Order: sequence, then structure tokens, then C-alpha cells
Amino acid sequence: MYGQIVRDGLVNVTGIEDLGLTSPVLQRTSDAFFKEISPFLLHFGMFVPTIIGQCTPEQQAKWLPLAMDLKIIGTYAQTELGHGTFIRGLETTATYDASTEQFILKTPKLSSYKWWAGGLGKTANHCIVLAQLYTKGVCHGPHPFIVQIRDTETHMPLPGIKVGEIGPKLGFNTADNGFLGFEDFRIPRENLMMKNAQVTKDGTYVKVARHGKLTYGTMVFVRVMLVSDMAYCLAKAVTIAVRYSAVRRQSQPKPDQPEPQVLDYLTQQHKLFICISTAHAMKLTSTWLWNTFTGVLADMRDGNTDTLPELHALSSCLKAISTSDTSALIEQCRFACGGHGYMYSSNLPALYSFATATRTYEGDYTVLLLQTARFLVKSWEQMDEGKPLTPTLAYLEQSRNGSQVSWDDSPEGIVRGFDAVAAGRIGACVKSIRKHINNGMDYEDAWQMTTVQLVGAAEAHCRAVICRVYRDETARLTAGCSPGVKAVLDQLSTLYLLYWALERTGDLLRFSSLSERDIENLQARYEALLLKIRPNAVGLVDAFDFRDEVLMSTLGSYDGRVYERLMEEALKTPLNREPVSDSFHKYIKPMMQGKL
Ligand SMILES: CC/C=C\C/C=C\C/C=C\C/C=C\C/C=C\C/C=C/C(=O)SCCNC(=O)CCNC(=O)[C@H](O)C(C)(C)COP(=O)(O)OP(=O)(O)OC[C@H]1O[C@@H](n2cnc3c(N)ncnc32)[C@H](O)[C@@H]1OP(=O)(O)O
Ligand SMILES: Cc1cc2nc3c(=O)[nH]c(=O)nc-3n(C[C@H](O)[C@H](O)[C@H](O)COP(=O)(O)OP(=O)(O)OC[C@H]3O[C@@H](n4cnc5c(N)ncnc54)[C@H](O)[C@@H]3O)c2cc1C
Repeated sequence: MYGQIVRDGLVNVTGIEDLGLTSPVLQRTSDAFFKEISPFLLHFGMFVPTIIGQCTPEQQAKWLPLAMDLKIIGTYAQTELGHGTFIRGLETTATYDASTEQFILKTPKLSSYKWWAGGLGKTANHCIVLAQLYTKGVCHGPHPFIVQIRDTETHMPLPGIKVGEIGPKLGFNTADNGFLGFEDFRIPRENLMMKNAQVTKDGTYVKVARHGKLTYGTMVFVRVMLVSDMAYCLAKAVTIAVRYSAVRRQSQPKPDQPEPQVLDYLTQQHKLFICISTAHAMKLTSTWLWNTFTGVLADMRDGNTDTLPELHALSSCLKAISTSDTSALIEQCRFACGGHGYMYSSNLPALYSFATATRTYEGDYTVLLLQTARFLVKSWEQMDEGKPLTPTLAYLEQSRNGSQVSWDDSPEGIVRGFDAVAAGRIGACVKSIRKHINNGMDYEDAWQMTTVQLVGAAEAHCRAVICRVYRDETARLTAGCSPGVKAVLDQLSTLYLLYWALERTGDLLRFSSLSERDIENLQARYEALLLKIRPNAVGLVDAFDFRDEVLMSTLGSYDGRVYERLMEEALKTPLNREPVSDSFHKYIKPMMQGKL
């Protein structure tokens, strides 16, 4: 299994490498090799980006060619057995020894072991290690170090290194996630990645970066990438589910009629069409977020970090919501395929296990939404002080006078309704925090007592951002399209708004003049829209243009030969090599004969 995975992984990375294509393409083509994940994902997904983001030009000149030519294979080891979310609590230490101009890496106790890094178990020979940096007896917090962990000739772990695979998981079982411990392991001073902080030969610590969190930069990059990844993942799942739903015929609503395609059931359309729409919404939002990200990088190259807080808040909530929505909707695609959706050969289980992991890694859902909430509350307080709001929070102004937004059921009106919900929920959090403080709590306790509401407010802000970006980008991108294409894509973005308006009627009743009659109208419009989309449903998923080799699905192949493919895959199962398993003779027969 592992050998096959490594072979496929190398064919993937070296093949595309020869073509000189970029790593996102690599990621896309790697889907034709793996149902789950490449053991080289972390090399290109985090090890290389960290060298670019955390190394000086001189250090990049040394390490980048080695990494890009696969002369070294790396990963990103930050999480430990005892800490993943709380980076400042990491236990691995790197203590500077000026007499030898080296850092001494130590794993003080079991909970300090690095745990989870992809490719760490048996594949990587180098890794980025986040460790608490000590010099001259002072701890300067977590810093990134580049560490060789295996001999590049023999691949044996170097003396002082304990490394291995962490074992089976819900999914990601081709990712080779590993553990890593250090026993007084020495690395040269120059292996501290020194773009944002340096240690001189005599051990003096020099802070370079103007912002204290640039060490966390790789995570921001990956969070931004993951929003696009989720759009792609969901598009694959809904392609499988819609194509299968067009093939599958089941039940007999009318006695004298043939069994209908299950795609004709309104409940099936309710399960699946939001998935098509969400894939588009997340793809457009991810492109908008990427442009925001590159803009902030450009500002930071000019020494301006003012736009970084908003990027951190946006990347945090969009990563959280895109991964959570995708996990839920891929499971919904699986539900829509009945028993055959539960077959591994459908590829829906693998897609689900990938997406649900993404809800956790690169920042847990709750933790990241609370990061966004921190930014939202600070922005509200700045608004109260008359300071300007950042672009994505301009809608807060409308809530300044506290008047209720009048409900308008046009698409633009619904977007404004979501703005009102976000503003109202943020305002309610600020009110809750202030109430607790007035009742004698300190700020930290008042914050903690409001965190359930804060997570909801951050989700509402994110939903408002997605709705606005999806609507605006659809209008912009379809301006030059044919009326037919424009109409269908408009239907999808309207469906997204109606779906979420119906999901959030409680909030809309609380923060706008929405009435029961308005809700009835929304429901009727939503159901009518499902029927309108039905004729184009298969065309819409075909337009995602996935080859069968990438979908890897017995249910979603283009030719619709579902039952033949299911049987072909079943016959390949090792248990079917012999008509009678030898377990019959060893166990079942003796048991039947009372001899066990
Ligand atoms: C073959 C394939 C080819 C190519 C592939 C190409 C691309 C692939 C792309 C992606 C795929 C790659 C890999 C995916 C697979 C698996 C990899 C998984 C890897 C990992 O999981 S790595 C480990 C991830 N871990 C985390 O995310 C930990 C989460 N925790 C944190 O981020 C921090 O601990 C937390 C929660 C933010 C708290 O930090 P801290 O306690 O230090 O800060 P405070 O909360 O006190 O806030 C202080 C202050 O700092 C601001 N801030 C916090 N974080 C950031 C940040 N990241 N950027 C900017 N600012 C930040 C915060 O807002 C506060 O500001 P304020 O005081 O309010 O002004
Ligand atoms: C498939 C997979 C691949 C991974 N790959 C890598 C990798 O390559 N490199 C790497 O370094 N790491 C990797 N990780 C680790 C991953 O980054 C962490 O698991 C993730 O950051 C969550 O941290 P944790 O596991 O400590 O969870 P915890 O933070 O312990 O979460 C447990 C619970 O505590 C809650 N919680 C924690 N803090 C707070 C808070 N402040 N307020 C409220 N609730 C809180 C969480 O919401 C959650 O419900 C991977 C993980 C997975 C699942």
C-alpha cells in the first residue's frame, strides 16, 4: 500500500515538475493518483511555502532549489501530542548554544512529541519544526526551524531523532502522518528561519518583523488555499451524486407510471442543488479571497501590515465555514445515493473523510471563528469610537442607529438582510460582554461567557460575505455571457440566497421586518426554483468537467454504467479470488461441527 502510494506520488510530482507547472495544478492532478492524499502534499503544500515565507533570501537560495528539485523531502511539524490549537503552548524547545553556534532541540516529555505532520512517518527527510526559542535564558516564543531528520542516502533517522507513523485514521490514510521526538538534537544556527527574527552568533535575539504573527503566515496561506480546495471537493461529490441520481430509478409515485429518476424528487433536488450552488459560491469566494491575500502580501512587502488583521479574520472564518459546509454537503451527497453512496468505490466516503479532516487541521472550526469574532468585536468598538471600518465591515454602519432593516425579498435585499443579521449578532455579543463586565466579570470571563454567541456572529458575518461576493461576482462574470448561461448562473446564486434565508429565518425575524407571509413566499420561490434548475442539473455538473480518472467513482462515471461498474469493482475484491474462504475450513466448519 505505502509503496504504491509513494510510486504514484512521485510519478505525480516529478511528471508535473518536468512540465514546470505550479503546485495547485500538482494538487489537481494528484487527484488522478489518489482517492485520499499524497504523502508529498505537505512538501509542496507547506514545506516549500514556509521556506518562501519564513526564510531570508540567502536561506531561500540554499533550501528552495533542493526542495523544488526534490533533493530533500519536507513536511511541516508544528502540532504536538499535547498542543495543536494553542501554538504559544508548544513544548518542543530550541536552546541556543553560543559556544558551538548551534540550537539544541529537545522533546521535554511525551506530550511534547510532534504529532500529525503529513509525510513525517516514513517519507520526509527534512521538516519545518516550530519550537520555543531560548537564547541567553530568555524564551522568545515559537519559531520555525528547518531540520534534517533522516540520512538522505540511507533514509535512516539521524542520531537523536525518534520518528514514525501515527497509525490508521478516519481518512488521510495515504498521507503518512507521523510523530517526531528530539533527544538533545543539534542544528546549526543558520537553520533558524530568519526572515522575521534572527539570533546572532553571540546569541542576541533580533526581532525583524513589525507584526508579531508573521510566523503564522504559512497557516494563513493554506487556509486561503483550502477554500478553493473545498469548492473542488464538493464539485466532485455533487457530480457523482447528480449523475447517479439521473441514472437511479426508484419507487412508483403514480401506479400507472414507470419508476422515475430519483433526481425528479423535489427532496432529492433539495439535497443536491444547494451543493452545486455552494461549489460555485466557494470557488468565486476563494478567488476573491486569494486576490485579497495577494494584496495584503504586496502591502507587507512595502512594510505595511495594516490590512493583515482583516485578512486573518477573513481567512479564518472562510476556512472554517467552507470546510464545515463542504463536510456537511458531501455527507448529504452520500445520503442522496442510498446504499451505493456508502460503497468505497463511489468515492464519496474518501471525499467526505478528506473534507471533514479539513474542518480540523489548519485551525479548528470553533477556534478560527473565535479569531474572526475577536476582529468583529474590536471593529464594533472602533465604530463606537468613530473610527473607520474595514471594507468587509462597512455594513456595521447600518446598525449604528439600531433600527430594524425592512425586509426586501429581492436577491440584493436578501444580501442586505444577511448584513443586518451579522450586524445584529455582533451587536448582541458586544452587549453581552458589556453586561457581564457590568455584573463584575473581568473581560476574559465576559468573553468566555459570550463565546457561543461569538461563534454564531462570526458565522453570520462569513455567510454575509459569501452571499455578497457570490452575488456580485456572478453578476460581474456573466455580464458578457449568453442570456441562457446568465439565467442559469443567476438561478444558482438566487438558490443559495433563498436556501440560507430559509435556514436563518429566526435571525431574519429578529433583525429585519421579515414576516410569516414573507417566509411562505420564500419557501414557494425556493421550491419553484428547484424545478427550474432540474433540466440543467446534469449539464451543470458536467460543466465541472471532471474526467472519470479524477472522479474515481463507480456512481459518477460519465457513461452512467453504474451497476456494471459496481459489480466490476466487487469482483476485484480479494475475498472473491476463491469461492470458499479458508476461514470456513479453519473456523466455521469446526464450529458447525461443535469442535470449536
Ligand atoms: C501534491 C500537492 C501539491 C501542492 C499542494 C498545494 C497547495 C496545498 C494547499 C493546502 C494543502 C496543504 C496541506 C493540507 C493537509 C494537511 C496539513 C495540515 C497542517 C496543519 O494542520 S499545520 C498546524 C495548523 N495549526 C493551527 O492552525 C493552529 C491554530 N492556532 C492558531 O492559529 C493560534 O494558536 C491562534 C488560535 C490564532 C491563537 O494564537 P495566539 O494565542 O498566539 O494569538 P491570540 O489569539 O492571543 O491573538 C493575538 C493577536 O494575533 C492575531 N493573530 C493570530 N493569528 C494570526 C495570524 N495567523 N495572522 C495574523 N494575525 C494573527 C490575533 O488576531 C490577535 O490580534 P489582536 O491582538 O486582536 O489585534
Ligand atoms: C488529517 C490531519 C492532518 C494534519 N496535518 C498536520 C500537519 O501536517 N502538521 C501539523 O503541524 N499539524 C497537523 N494536524 C494537526 C492539526 O493542525 C490540529 O489537530 C488542529 O490544529 C487542532 O488542534 P488540536 O488537535 O490540538 O485540537 P484541540 O484544540 O485540542 O481541540 C479540541 C477541542 O477543544 C476546543 N478548543 C480548543 N481551544 C479552544 C478555545 N480557545 N476556545 C474554545 N474551544 C477550544 C476545540 O474547538 C475542539 O472542540 C493535522 C490534523 C489532521 C486531523
